[in-house]
Amino acid sequence: MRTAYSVETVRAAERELMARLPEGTLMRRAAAGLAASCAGLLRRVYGARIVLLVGPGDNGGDALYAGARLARRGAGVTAVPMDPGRMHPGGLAALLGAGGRVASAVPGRADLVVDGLLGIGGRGGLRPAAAALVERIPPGAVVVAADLPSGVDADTGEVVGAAVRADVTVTFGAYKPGLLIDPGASRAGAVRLVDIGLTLPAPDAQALQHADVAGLLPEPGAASDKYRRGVVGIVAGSARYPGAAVLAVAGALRGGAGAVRYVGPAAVGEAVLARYPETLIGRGRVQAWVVGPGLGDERRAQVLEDPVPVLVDADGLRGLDPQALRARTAPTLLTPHAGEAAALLGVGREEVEAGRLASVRALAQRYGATVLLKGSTTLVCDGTAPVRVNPTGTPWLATAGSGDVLSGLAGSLLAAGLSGPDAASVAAYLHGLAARRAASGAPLHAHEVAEALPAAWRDVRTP
Ligand SMILES: NC(=O)C1=CN([C@@H]2O[C@H](COP(=O)(O)OP(=O)(O)OC[C@H]3O[C@@H](n4cnc5c(N)ncnc54)[C@H](OP(=O)(O)O)[C@@H]3O)[C@@H](O)[C@H]2O)[C@@H](O)CC1
Ligand SMILES: Nc1ncnc2c1ncn2[C@@H]1O[C@H](COP(=O)(O)OP(=O)(O)O)[C@@H](O)[C@H]1O
Ligand SMILES: [K+]
Repeated sequence: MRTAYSVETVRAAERELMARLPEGTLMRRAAAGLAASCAGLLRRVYGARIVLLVGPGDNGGDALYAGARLARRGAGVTAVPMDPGRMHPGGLAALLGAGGRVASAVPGRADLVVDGLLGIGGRGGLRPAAAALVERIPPGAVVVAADLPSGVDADTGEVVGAAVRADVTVTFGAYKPGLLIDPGASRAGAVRLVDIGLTLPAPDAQALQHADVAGLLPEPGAASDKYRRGVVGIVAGSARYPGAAVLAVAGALRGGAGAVRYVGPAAVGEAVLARYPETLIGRGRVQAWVVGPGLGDERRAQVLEDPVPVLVDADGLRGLDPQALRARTAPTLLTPHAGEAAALLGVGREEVEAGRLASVRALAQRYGATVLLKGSTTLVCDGTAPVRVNPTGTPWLATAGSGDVLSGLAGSLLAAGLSGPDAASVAAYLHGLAARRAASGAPLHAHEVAEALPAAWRDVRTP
């Protein structure tokens, strides 16, 4: 499990540790890790041209101490301050003592640039002096962010205006949520964690890894039969969108339930059967429902009255009543994309996209449900446990019908007995992995995602 911690939590852990250690120890550890990463990214440290963008706080201090280490190994290191009057004094002395220099403008050429402008003390969009330095980063230089890319909000991943686009981020003590959630995540590049010895409490966000997912996958045992494995009911499709039903069934058949039942217009049922003859047709007992893909409007309410887990997607999300959902005795899982989330919250779509974490939390709170917010970073929140950030996926998934596959898959996992948050995060993980496999750099169709799910499942189970 990759875990991430808010600024407040990191600061508290740092205070606690700093009180027990000689002054400067943590910064030395951070700088040593940063310098080692930079050295590893250069073909040769000796003679390399390194530029440090130095902010006024301790993030600048990290960069200066790391620069001093690299200068001692023969690199040509130039520090460019955001505010010449405010540079970490100890770090500056170390750099100058090691033969580094300070310049007022960013050199036109560099092999590597260290972004030490802002770390967890950054607030709001970059101020003009910082943004001006970021604009001057020489093309072709490897960009290494200290702790996080400047301009990214550490707690949320939000970016207002300019932000550094790093190739590598060397983060200290703990991952911050903003390194895992877009748009911040896409600015961070590859993230490396330097252990500085912090003791941390429960995380604010977490990202499942293969081993976590493998531990959650439902597996049949000797005593299993198709009913014990769970039946998932799919209420989806309409004359206008028959394909949504086929795709949801395609996802559900690969999610571990023992049987998939389709409920909907007869003509759509025939289309489902033509593709998947193993589907049961018509109402009957189920262990979980999926309602919404390509549905039109009517039949949602009856499903929500059934005391089994219900996943609501797409058309099913229109006009949902928070009170009715809160009154349900079984789990509810909502799977909106940004547009649907915006409608559920009564805000603009851009607001959801710019503030994904706040949006998913607000939805879970308001509707008393587990919420899977789809998009460039898929988030899962049940209002209490840490928010789950899906680490798999590809922008090729932005193709019609891929969400239908996801809802069928997640519903199948619910029917197989997983909790709302587990079903949602395992489904997102497998779906993203399947899409990467199926796309491998070329356009992707939704049915190909469904077809790649068994391979993704096997990948996850392979140690
Ligand atoms: N604590 C520890 O144990 C360890 C901490 N470590 C390191 O310290 C970092 C945190 O350092 P920090 O607290 O000094 O904050 P930091 O990120 O340098 O920024 C604050 C400065 O930025 C300025 N500023 C703010 N927003 C701005 C904006 N939008 N645009 C422009 N400027 C802006 C703000 O200015 P002011 O508001 O004061 O005018 C203030 O001067 C942390 O990320 C890690 O790298 C490691 O060494 C490990 C041990
Ligand atoms: N930019 C992106 N990067 C990664 N995944 C994306 C991106 N855009 C969309 N997706 C994923 O693609 C799927 C689209 O689902 P959805 O919007 O419901 O489409 P549809 O309704 O056509 O099925 C979701 O799993 C979503 O997370
Ligand atoms: K930084």
